[in-house]
Amino acid sequence: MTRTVFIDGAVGTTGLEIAERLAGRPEFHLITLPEARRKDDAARAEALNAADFVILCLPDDAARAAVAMIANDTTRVIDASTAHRVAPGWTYGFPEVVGREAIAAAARVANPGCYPTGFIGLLAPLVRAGLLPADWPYTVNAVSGYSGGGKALIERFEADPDIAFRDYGLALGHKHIGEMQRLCGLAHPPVFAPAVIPAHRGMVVEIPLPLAAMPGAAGPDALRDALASFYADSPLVRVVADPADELLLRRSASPWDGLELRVFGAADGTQARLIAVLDNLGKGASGAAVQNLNLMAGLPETSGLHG
Ligand SMILES: NC(=O)C1=CN([C@@H]2O[C@H](COP(=O)(O)OP(=O)(O)OC[C@H]3O[C@@H](n4cnc5c(N)ncnc54)[C@H](OP(=O)(O)O)[C@@H]3O)[C@@H](O)[C@H]2O)C=CC1
Ligand SMILES: CC(=O)N[C@@H](CCC(=O)OP(=O)(O)O)C(=O)O
Repeated sequence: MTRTVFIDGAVGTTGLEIAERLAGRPEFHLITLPEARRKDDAARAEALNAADFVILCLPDDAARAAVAMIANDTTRVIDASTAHRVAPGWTYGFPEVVGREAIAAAARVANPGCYPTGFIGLLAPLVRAGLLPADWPYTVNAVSGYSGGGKALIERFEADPDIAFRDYGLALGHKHIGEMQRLCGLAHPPVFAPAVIPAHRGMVVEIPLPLAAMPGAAGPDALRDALASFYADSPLVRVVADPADELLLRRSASPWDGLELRVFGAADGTQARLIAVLDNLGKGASGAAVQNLNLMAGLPETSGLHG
């Protein structure tokens, strides 16, 4: 059975990577628009209503407008933007955390943000298990490759190779905080410190934990063991017991759809650093969208993905 798929925003950064993961797969037929009509609302409305599956790779406002153009109850949607991550009626597209069955049955799936994939992947299972408190004021530090900001940030970094580091989100209230708080069930929004590095892709998301000061917190080994058992059946999420004292991102890294989680602990167990490594365009965006599409279409979740 061939399912039709329309990627709205197909020539953008995430859209291109989704098409690349679907290329050569007979289970899917891509509906495409010619360059001259890709922003033409009549052409988009026709494609949006003709497809079995629509994947929105658009800015938030355009994503909301695209959903409003769907006038049938058969087209199923995966939205890569931030527009619907905490919206009623939408299923959050993190299969390992919300359940594969929920994604498989959903008509509207909000693909997670890249940073939240690391944060939620680390914290949600531990808070849910009662090993870390829900009412702690968490902080999260992260770096992203510049493709995380789409075409505009890619252009900026490639035009100015002198940028060594870009700290941002300095006004606080980054758009990812809502989904981080909601999916982890936290009493307080986390303090989020994102930054961009001069590499095309790749991401590190870190949650520092002063365990000794946190009521009811388990020790580093128990946290690592709990994550390992939570993700034991996941083909994409891997918990790494890493004795190294450094962690490198390489500019030459190939596209990759996995998520690696590490727990580093002080020898006396009083502090820990939870660290997630992923590809912002892989499990952080396009890989996750294809994983969700596979599940919604009743196919093996890793088909077409980069191991
Ligand atoms: N890049 C990443 O790592 C991640 C991105 N996301 C989210 O995914 C979405 C897409 O991001 P990304 O691909 O990086 O962004 P890009 O800017 O690279 O691509 C967006 C595409 O959408 C097109 N577009 C804009 N408005 C319209 C419209 N009204 N109709 C049709 N097409 C339109 C743009 O056209 P034009 O080419 O003419 O500008 C562009 O091709 C965003 O919401 C982003 O926040 C989520 C997770 C990670
Ligand atoms: C480096 C960079 O700019 N990253 C983007 C987030 C990318 C992402 O996860 O996309 P959503 O915006 O759809 O959630 C940002 O911080 O706005």
